[in-house]
Amino acid sequence: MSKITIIGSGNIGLSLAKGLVKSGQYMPTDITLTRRNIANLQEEAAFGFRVGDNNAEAVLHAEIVVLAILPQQLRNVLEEIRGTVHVSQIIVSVVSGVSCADIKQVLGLDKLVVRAMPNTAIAIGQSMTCIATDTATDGEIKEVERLFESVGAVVVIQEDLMTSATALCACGIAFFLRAIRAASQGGVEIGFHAHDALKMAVQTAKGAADLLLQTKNHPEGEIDKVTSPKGCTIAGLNEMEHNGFSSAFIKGIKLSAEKAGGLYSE
Ligand SMILES: NC(=O)C1=CN([C@@H]2O[C@H](COP(=O)(O)OP(=O)(O)OC[C@H]3O[C@@H](n4cnc5c(N)ncnc54)[C@H](OP(=O)(O)O)[C@@H]3O)[C@@H](O)[C@H]2O)C=CC1
Ligand SMILES: O=C(O)[C@@H]1CCC=N1
Repeated sequence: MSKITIIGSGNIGLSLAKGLVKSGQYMPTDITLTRRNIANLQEEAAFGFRVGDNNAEAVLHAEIVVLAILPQQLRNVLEEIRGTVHVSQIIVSVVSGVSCADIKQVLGLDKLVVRAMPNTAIAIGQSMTCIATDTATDGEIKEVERLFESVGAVVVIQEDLMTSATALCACGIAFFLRAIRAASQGGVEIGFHAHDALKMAVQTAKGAADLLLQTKNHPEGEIDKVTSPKGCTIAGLNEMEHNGFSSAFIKGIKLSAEKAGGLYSE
């Protein structure tokens, strides 16, 4: 398997590293993790990951370099690695709101940059990852696709849709988690203890997602099967809609996309 260096071992960088090992396709020793405060990587070092705080050195022997720092930390990191990244490497950036062209402007136009937008479910092999590039060839894109397919589902999209993918999929997991939390809070109000309410809400959400994945049916078709005439489901659903449920979701996704597009210039 390719040697991978992940620069920025925070929430998403570590989730990716854990997911790759969990997939069985990578050993911890295939993966180098960097961050400035390496004291925070002791557990990962003990598990077998290579760890360090020297980005320039860490990229030297990697075939794939993943950039997983914040947009505002990116420029410094690119300047640090500019002298050691080489043309045979694939640079994969999961940084929101930064184009392949922005990265190549600092690293050199001959470098190969692919953007990927995963979500934190990558830690358990359940990410929805969108991938885009400007100039990489189909073969090069395939290599990145294979990497992320080992930790979830992958869709290759046009680069101008990456901020939309950020909102829908990367931020999106938080939106669905909040919906599950809200359902469990409703469950407590109607009589369940918190841990039971959460378990019931989680399994119900999983069932809904799996129904759509396995049947490929439209959500409204599945909703129609639940809403008995004059029944309690349609009453609850319409009450949610009167209070702006779908509208709030749509508006949140639109605002996240807008914000994702402007993160680099902040
Ligand atoms: N969180 C998510 O669900 C997703 C995030 N993203 C994108 O991934 C990127 C990272 O986000 P997230 O993981 O949430 O952020 P975190 O703040 O959790 O992680 C960023 C990490 O980068 C490290 N870092 C900062 N500067 C350097 C440096 N110079 N060299 C090496 N490491 C450095 C930080 O550690 P230290 O301070 O010790 O250096 C930190 O661990 C962002 O661009 C975000 O847009 C994309 C998809 C999903
Ligand atoms: O909230 C953020 O900015 C990052 C990008 C997508 C998910 N987390």
